[in-house]
Amino acid sequence: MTNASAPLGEFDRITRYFKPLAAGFPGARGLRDDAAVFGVPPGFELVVTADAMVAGVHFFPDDSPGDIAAKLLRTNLSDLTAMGAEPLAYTLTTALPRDVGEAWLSAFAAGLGEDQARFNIGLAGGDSVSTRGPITLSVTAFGLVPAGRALPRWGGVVGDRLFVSGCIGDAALGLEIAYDRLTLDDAAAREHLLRRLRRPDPRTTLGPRLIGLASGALDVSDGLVADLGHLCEESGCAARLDAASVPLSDAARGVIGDDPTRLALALTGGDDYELLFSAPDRATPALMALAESLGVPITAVGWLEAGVPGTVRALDQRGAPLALLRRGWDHF
Ligand SMILES: Nc1ncnc2c1ncn2[C@@H]1O[C@H](COP(=O)(O)OP(=O)(O)OP(=O)(O)O)[C@@H](O)[C@H]1O
Ligand SMILES: Cc1ncc(C[n+]2csc(CCOP(=O)(O)O)c2C)c(N)n1
Ligand SMILES: [Mg+2]
Ligand SMILES: [Mg+2]
Ligand SMILES: [Mg+2]
Repeated sequence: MTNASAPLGEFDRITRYFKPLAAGFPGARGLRDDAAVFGVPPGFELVVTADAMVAGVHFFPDDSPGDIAAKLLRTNLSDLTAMGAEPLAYTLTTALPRDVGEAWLSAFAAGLGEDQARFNIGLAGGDSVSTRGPITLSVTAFGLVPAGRALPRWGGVVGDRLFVSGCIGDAALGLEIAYDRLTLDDAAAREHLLRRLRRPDPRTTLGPRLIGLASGALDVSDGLVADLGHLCEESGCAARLDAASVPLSDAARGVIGDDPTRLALALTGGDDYELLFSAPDRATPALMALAESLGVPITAVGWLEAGVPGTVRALDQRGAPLALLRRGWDHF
């Protein structure tokens, strides 16, 4: 039974919006079966990661559906690349309030489709449920890494140098703008910071190339200081973070100026989805050559040092400790 004006049912929605997204991934079995089935090529291992997003917590309910789709996929792609893995497939669970209409779903699916093509990942399956709460979305992403070579958080060694990709703090400052806690007259700078909040740039080309160069790695989601703390804790050491060497975009630099509170926000606000990794100092020339060849900036930001595991000393340009009210995002 079809009725042009009636909302689509669960299965019509799957057929219209999700089956096309699964067409390029044979393991999805056309979303016609109970589950996906796929193998792993010889010599590789599967890397599996899951990250969910909730309206009002991870994004604003009135953000564009395309941006929401991009952030959902990209935060998961960021974890795959932090493991040194190449994207393979993902599953998608949507919990949608009943007032989410076809226009939203259609734009959301289009956003997923664009990023599937951009990042070479296919839809393998998922689940569609309704909710009386806010829009809730979850992706489980699968990637491939050469067997035994996944980049661990715990490989860092005292004396290793610390590096980050890209720029830090854009999204945290973008969030201040989105919440009207920060006004910025420079429209281009404002758009840059908001864009980095809504559409992170997962460093998918970099992670796999860090295998053999980096000792420990993770992606920055909760905040640079908090995630450095995770790397240190797992590696059984402490770290010195040279705040003045943390790479900032022109937009972020303009907003921060010499305000230590804003600098602290950039270092702890999170949503960066850049890679943070440790490597022996002798790897520095190879890393700089890699950054050049990939067109992904890599910047040295500190050192792993002996100390209470998980301790991070953030120092200003004079070597004085920077006052931080918190290390990063915590859901509790
Ligand atoms: N509910 C859960 N059940 C099982 N494992 C979990 C759960 N929540 C987190 N984990 C695991 O705990 C570890 C840390 O999770 P966390 O979500 O902090 O990492 P992340 O995804 O890199 O960070 P972020 O979520 O901030 O992007 C990961 O190995 C993750 O798989
Ligand atoms: C509307 C809105 N409010 C706050 C934030 C900031 N934020 C939410 S979760 C998170 C850490 C990463 O998430 P997780 O640890 O769940 O993967 C951050 C930095 C946002 N993006 N949108
Ligand atoms: Mg997570
Ligand atoms: Mg991560
Ligand atoms: Mg987190």
